[in-house]
Amino acid sequence: MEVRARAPGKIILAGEHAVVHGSTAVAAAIDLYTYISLRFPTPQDNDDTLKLHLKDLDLEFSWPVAKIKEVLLDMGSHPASSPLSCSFETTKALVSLVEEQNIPEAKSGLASGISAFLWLYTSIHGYKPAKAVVTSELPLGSGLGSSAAFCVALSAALLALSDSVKLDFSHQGWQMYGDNELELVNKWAFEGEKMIHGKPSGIDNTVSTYGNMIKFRSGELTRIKTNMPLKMLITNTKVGRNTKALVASVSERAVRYPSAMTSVFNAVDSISNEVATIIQSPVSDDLAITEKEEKLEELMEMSQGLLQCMGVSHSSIENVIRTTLKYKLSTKLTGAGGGGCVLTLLPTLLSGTVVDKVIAELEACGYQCLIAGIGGRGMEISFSGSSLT
Ligand SMILES: Nc1ncnc2c1ncn2[C@@H]1O[C@H](COP(=O)(O)OP(=O)(O)O)[C@@H](O)[C@H]1O
Ligand SMILES: C[C@@](O)(CCOP(=O)(O)O)CC(=O)O
Ligand SMILES: [Mg+2]
Repeated sequence: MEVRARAPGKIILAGEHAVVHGSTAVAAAIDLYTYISLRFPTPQDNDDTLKLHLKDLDLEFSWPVAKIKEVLLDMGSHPASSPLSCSFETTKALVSLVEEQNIPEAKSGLASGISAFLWLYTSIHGYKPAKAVVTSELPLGSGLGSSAAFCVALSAALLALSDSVKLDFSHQGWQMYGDNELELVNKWAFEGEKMIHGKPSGIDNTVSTYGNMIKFRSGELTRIKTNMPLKMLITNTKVGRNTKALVASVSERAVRYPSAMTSVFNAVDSISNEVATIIQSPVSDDLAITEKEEKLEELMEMSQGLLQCMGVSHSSIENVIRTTLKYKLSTKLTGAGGGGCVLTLLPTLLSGTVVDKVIAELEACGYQCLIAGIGGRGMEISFSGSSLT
């Protein structure tokens, strides 16, 4: 039997980086997913390897399970029901298993994702042969939470084939997990995110697991019910960056200027709470929607200013801000910044012609624009008898 899992990416409307330091943030799932298929070989396959196929990158990795067992010094069995952090020694051992795979230089960022794969796989299934195939609609390393979507989809698929969750295998199509299973997926995914981000807040894996829109602070999520249409233009500057390095740089600045940065993080906390209040407050008519949109635009500008204070903006981000401002539109970075993706609020009454013009101007700079559905589904799984390709 094969299990398929999918998990969405996300946008952060307010609070990135500050959320790592205990401030509130607001995030929403988007309708772009990472998919993982997982299957154990049959005895007839005579296959003793663990395989990871990153299909859209055209990369395949393979380890004899005996080799993994030897390098990881046989951690022994561990209950999948209690997520575990990867120790320093095991991280080092995983790095050696990843290094021997000769990842192309230009894709060296994948190493941490592959380590996370090996850690989650061996923690939940030990040294059993299997094949995992990954595809993703999300750009990797661009602020849309591809790392979290990868860890959530992977944890969901691994748990589906473990004894820790009870599922209806006869169900056709995508199905959701129950609350306890979602909590378990989220906890394992967080352990994977730690291997990719270093010090994640947990907001990305949480919104990818549960979907919708959430307010998140110190590991606690509150669901947000939107009471207004929310349309965002997502522009990918295509400037590569690495969340782990950016999160570390903000922490270093916070160590150098503790008092100033505490004020910045407190201001972000207030902004995120304002954003959540506006999104949830009832609207009576078009005028009320316009007022709410204007406030959100102002708060996005304030967020972006504070992200600049944290040192995570970039000339490409500033270029998008300047370009959209010509059309009186507000833009902020989303995710870790340093390049990657930015959000521009598209007010309800904005004409389609203006949207087309902005997109044309941004695309002429070499950026990529998309309008994704916001606040949709979280992780889901499906079973099939068909084999992987
Ligand atoms: N589909 C995927 N397959 C393998 N690794 C992935 C995948 N998606 C994400 N990753 C891992 O996550 C890293 C990107 O994460 P990150 O820097 O946090 O950016 P973001 O989460 O915004 O996309 C990649 O370099 C890789 O290690
Ligand atoms: C910067 C941060 O707030 C979000 C990072 O998101 P992304 O990996 O850039 O999609 C880090 C975190 O919350 O773990
Ligand atoms: Mg990430």
